[in-house]
Amino acid sequence: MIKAKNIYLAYDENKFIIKKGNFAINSKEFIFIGGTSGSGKSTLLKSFYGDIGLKHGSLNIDGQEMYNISAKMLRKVRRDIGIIFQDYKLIHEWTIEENIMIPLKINGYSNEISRDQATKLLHHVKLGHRAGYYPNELSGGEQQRVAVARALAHNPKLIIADEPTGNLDDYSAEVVWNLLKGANEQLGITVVVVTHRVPKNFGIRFRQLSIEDGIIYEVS
Ligand SMILES: Nc1ncnc2c1ncn2[C@@H]1O[C@H](COP(=O)(O)OP(=O)(O)OP(=O)(O)O)[C@@H](O)[C@H]1O
Repeated sequence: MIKAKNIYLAYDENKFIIKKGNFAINSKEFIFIGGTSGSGKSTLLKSFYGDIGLKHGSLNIDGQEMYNISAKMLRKVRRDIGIIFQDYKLIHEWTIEENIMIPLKINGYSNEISRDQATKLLHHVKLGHRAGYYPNELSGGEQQRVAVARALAHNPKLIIADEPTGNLDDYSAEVVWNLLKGANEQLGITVVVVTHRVPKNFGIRFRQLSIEDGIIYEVS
């Protein structure tokens, strides 16, 4: 699903954030990426959805080379990716149902189909009774459940999550972990999560990478 060969990532020419990156993530794997603050974890995730370009090397996402990718091909790659952020990144002017409809509308689904799918997903994340609420009327844990539902809406092959439980209490974090485990186990979605704290007794098979000072290591 993801194959990196000697990748280098940088925001400016003089400082490589990721150096000599070599690793492979297979389809249907659950991957945690750890490492110290500022080591380049979020930067690496950004390269998976083309938010930062490669300076050197080859990064293959589900068969598509990301080096010098065109805008058109990048849109295609992103159609198969769901992204979850620590700070939810919901649109506050829209209801949570409308937020979940966004990736579906982007992918060309009708209003009716998008709303049906959003309704199903809201029930899946146990917020079916709140469809008309706005994000700021929900707790942080609830907002992150909406963000998970939004990430799942367009049936992605890959979910990328950057510290998805970083702002959550233990209970809400467990709910989010369970949703991500379900996406992986039941739907066969490849899940890549940056977290500084791998949950104990996770209960499903996973693999760990770590980044230290821009170098990517296989931990397990
Ligand atoms: N948009 C940007 N422009 C320039 N430098 C950036 C940008 N984003 C991040 N950096 C720098 O890149 C380095 C790696 O940042 P990154 O956010 O990838 O680290 P991280 O491992 O995810 O950190 P944390 O665990 O604190 O979130 C840091 O030195 C950071 O200051």
